[in-house]
Amino acid sequence: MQIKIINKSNQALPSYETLASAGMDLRAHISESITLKPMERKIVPTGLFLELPVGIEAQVRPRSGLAAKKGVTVLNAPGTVDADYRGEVGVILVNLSTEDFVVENGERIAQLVIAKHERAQWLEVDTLSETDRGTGGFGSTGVK
Ligand SMILES: O=c1ccn([C@H]2C[C@H](O)[C@@H](COP(=O)(O)OP(=O)(O)OP(=O)(O)O)O2)c(=O)[nH]1
Repeated sequence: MQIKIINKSNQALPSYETLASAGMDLRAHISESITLKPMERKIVPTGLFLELPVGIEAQVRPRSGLAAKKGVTVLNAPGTVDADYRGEVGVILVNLSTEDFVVENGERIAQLVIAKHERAQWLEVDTLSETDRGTGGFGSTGVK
């Protein structure tokens, strides 16, 4: 699949061949560093603008290293970039640690996964089919 991209960050994009892993790193594209105080959240621009085909979404996901080592994650994970969105991809970072976290220009702050999604025709009905689970959910089977 080919996807049009405007790359204002001048970051090197991974080639098709090297994309063995799912995600492409997203880097901060900022003129000044951004500080996130504990429990603070900010939208960090990436300098990337996408034109996704219909039926495709881009998911903004956290980097596990940042989460495990710094307590910084993507607040709305996975963030959804819609096919018809033409603005700059932003990363909603939140600092869940007890220390300030500083984002510098060019730092890898998240990753982007390109995913297909289904389009559904909603069929309104009065009843749904019966199953063993029925309405049980949210931990109804316990933990052991
Ligand atoms: O992590 C994210 C999430 C969203 N977006 C952009 C692309 C997406 O297409 C648009 C809208 O996102 P979403 O549908 O999640 O937000 P909303 O709160 O429903 O806003 P809207 O009313 O603009 O649809 O914002 C990002 O750049 N990064």
